[in-house]
Amino acid sequence: MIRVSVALIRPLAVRTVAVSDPHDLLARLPDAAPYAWVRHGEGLVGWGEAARAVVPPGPGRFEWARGWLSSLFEGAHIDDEVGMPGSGPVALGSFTFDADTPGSTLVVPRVVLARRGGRAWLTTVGDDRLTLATPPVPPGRIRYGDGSLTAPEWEHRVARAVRRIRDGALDKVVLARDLTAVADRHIDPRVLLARLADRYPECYTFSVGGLVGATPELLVRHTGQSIESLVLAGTAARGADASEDAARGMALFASEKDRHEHACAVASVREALTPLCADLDVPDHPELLVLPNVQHLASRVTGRLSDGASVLDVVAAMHPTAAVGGTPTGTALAVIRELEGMDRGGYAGPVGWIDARGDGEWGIALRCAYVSGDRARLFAGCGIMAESDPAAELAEAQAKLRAMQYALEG
Ligand SMILES: C=C(O[C@@H]1C=C(C(=O)O)C=C[C@H]1O)C(=O)O
Repeated sequence: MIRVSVALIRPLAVRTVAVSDPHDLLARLPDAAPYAWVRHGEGLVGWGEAARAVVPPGPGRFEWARGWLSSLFEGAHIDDEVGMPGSGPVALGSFTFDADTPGSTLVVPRVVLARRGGRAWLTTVGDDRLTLATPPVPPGRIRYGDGSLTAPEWEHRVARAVRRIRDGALDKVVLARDLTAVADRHIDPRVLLARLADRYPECYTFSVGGLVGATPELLVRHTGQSIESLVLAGTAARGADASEDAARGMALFASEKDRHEHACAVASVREALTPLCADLDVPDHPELLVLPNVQHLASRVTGRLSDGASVLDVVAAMHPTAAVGGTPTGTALAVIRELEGMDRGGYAGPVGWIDARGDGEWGIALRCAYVSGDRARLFAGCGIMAESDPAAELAEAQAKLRAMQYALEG
């Protein structure tokens, strides 16, 4: 493992070679400390640590991260025969939701295996040491417990947030809750990743530094000058059959509360991206994204950057969107700190990867849990509006938690 001061003296030696199709990327992970970012079988997985940074909290944390990466990547000896986004050296990262909370990390894995658009490649940093492979073992029975607040306490906090909104202090705030889980055995993130990728192929299945999940929400994909974001906000349950399902989807489209909640999230993304972009395309109406546990209003935003901003610069400008913070942002963050009664850690923060060109993909870390030993801490939240009903918001949070409960239980 190389920290920044050492990295400056001893540059990374990075080699990327084309390999034959590895098919199931997640099945190639040799040990229980995996790095992953996979959707529809494409993406990258990594293991080992060639370099790691613990990002200092504070308002300049993305800039600090960018500086750390620049000095590491600019000094590296790179032999990259593939030349695709994600080839050459790659760092995976997870940033805490709250800029003032510690726990943001960036890691350059020693080995990265990637697959995209019919091509596959392997990147190694340093020597080709063998990694001993251990088979993943399911965690066994899972027992759940309350996190920071009981369900009725959380409903009470939601009611307080609704009062604040009705009093005119803000338009929207996203309140989250946590749930604890204890397993019979050590929880191997690889087991969770395989289950999530199988059941939620539409989502980005990720693992960075113990935070494991499958998020449907793409904060930003950066490929050259092009960027893309999938903004989600407004949620309905799935129906018991196709007609109930469709009726709930239609009701979601027709719901003024959900349309307003979605519009807040889209407006925050538009506002953040406009100064960075030469062109920006924001759809007038959302579509429906149907997942196995919930359905969401979704808007795909695309644009072209006006200068050489890296994906982390774009992340810095966007986070936190109103999909996970609220409107206006500053007031919403203060209400979250006051009412939520917990530290979100990396939940609802940016998670993803960046390469030496500044390309990368970052999601909002939703439908996820911190996993350590035989324990996990699961998170889910909901956008609270003036019309919100605390019991309905609790049910929505429970539906969102089901993704990770399935990952743990199988
Ligand atoms: C906050 C979460 O999800 C976000 C909130 C949504 C909502 O309130 O409708 C929908 C999608 C996400 O942007 C979560 O999954 O924890």
